[in-house]
Amino acid sequence: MKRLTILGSTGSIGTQALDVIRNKKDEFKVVAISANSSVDKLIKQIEEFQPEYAVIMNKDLLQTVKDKAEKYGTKVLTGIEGLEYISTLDNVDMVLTSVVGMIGLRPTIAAIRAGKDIALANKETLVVGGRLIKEELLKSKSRIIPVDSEHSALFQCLNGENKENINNLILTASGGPFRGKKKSELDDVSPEMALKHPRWNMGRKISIDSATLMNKGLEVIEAHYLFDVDYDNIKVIIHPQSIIHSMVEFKDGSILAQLSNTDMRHPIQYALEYPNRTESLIGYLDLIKNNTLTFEQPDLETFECLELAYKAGKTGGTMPAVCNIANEEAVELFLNNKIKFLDIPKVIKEAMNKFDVKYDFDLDYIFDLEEKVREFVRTII
Ligand SMILES: NC(=O)C1=CN([C@@H]2O[C@H](COP(=O)(O)OP(=O)(O)OC[C@H]3O[C@@H](n4cnc5c(N)ncnc54)[C@H](OP(=O)(O)O)[C@@H]3O)[C@@H](O)[C@H]2O)C=CC1
Ligand SMILES: CC(=O)[C@@H](O)[C@H](O)COP(=O)(O)O
Ligand SMILES: [Mn+2]
Repeated sequence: MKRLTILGSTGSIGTQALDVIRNKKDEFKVVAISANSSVDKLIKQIEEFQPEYAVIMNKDLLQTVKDKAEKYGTKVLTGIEGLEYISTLDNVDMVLTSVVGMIGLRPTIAAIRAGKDIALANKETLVVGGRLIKEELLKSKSRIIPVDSEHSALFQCLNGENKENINNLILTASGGPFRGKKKSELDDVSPEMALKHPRWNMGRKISIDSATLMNKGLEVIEAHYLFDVDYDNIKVIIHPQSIIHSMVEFKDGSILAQLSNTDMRHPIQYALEYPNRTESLIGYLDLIKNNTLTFEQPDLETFECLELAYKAGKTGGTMPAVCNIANEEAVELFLNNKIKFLDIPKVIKEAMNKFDVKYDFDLDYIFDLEEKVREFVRTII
């Protein structure tokens, strides 16, 4: 029986993880869950899974959740301290990090310090704190098992392989809702249009990231930290069908790929059960029905965010953090109709030009930087 904390249990990844667990009750026990402000969803999850702890980030909703949770014996906490607490519980084996944004950084580091295995969906955390997280991992028995579909694919393709034999990691990208469009056609696209992902049903922030290709940029940086591969050997290829979730090209010319139905419950199940594999919940891939797999070069001129993320990654130090923080802020502004779609890369570029890179930094420096970059972005718009 694996005992789990799920950070962000009310989101797209969190609810799909609970769906996996619901179907595999003899394998998993949910010890703790968390939400930002989705109080009704959180209360339903408390009723169904009766966890020992629940965290509601929004302090104004604490009493409402407490009132409902009492009869199940669930203790209710709030704030970042609450997230850190449930990530370090003695009786938890694995923490699924499925909050959105760099808010996941503190609890992820706390979980690693407490020796918990991490099922990592929350890519922003690794982008912002990759170097710090790797230092913590060296001192801990914890392992990171990727949940992001591309990194789960790479992890599976690299199983048992010698990393020295890697030629290239090849990340696949759907191309998002605006694949094939030019800049002149993207001037006036609305958040609703950008949220319509062609293949995946995901949270709002990652859906916008997919539309700008920043999602793939963040994933390039995520892959660099997870697999220790140079940026020059991490390639992105557009694969509109999203059936091949990523590939590894080895020095001898072999390419290994991981294919499965386009459903996040597959990589979630893989990470939660790792190193086991049990029966699929989502059915088996029909290769005859999916017999057309195509590939294209990404259009870097139209989708500038991908190049910006490569630049941030190659610069290293605090630059990936600046890139991610500016992106988080810009996406929020776009979703609130405060800036246009094509302003997103402009804002990120300005932030990356403004903030000097620092190579020797700690967690406090990152949070100070977070405030400064967010403030900068708000003032330039
Ligand atoms: N969705 C997907 O298919 C994939 C997602 N990912 C990554 O997984 C992560 C989660 O994505 P997704 O599930 O789509 O996101 P969602 O927006 O659907 O869910 C986010 C979760 O985090 C909670 N949350 C939001 N803001 C805060 C905050 N400030 N403090 C604490 N908790 C917060 C939300 O609570 P509430 O419900 O109350 O708002 C919710 O539980 C992201 O990093 C994303 O990039 C990676 C691969 C695929
Ligand atoms: C499901 C998943 O892992 C997402 O990160 C997905 O890859 C997004 O699609 P894009 O390939 O369009 O970014
Ligand atoms: Mn992905």
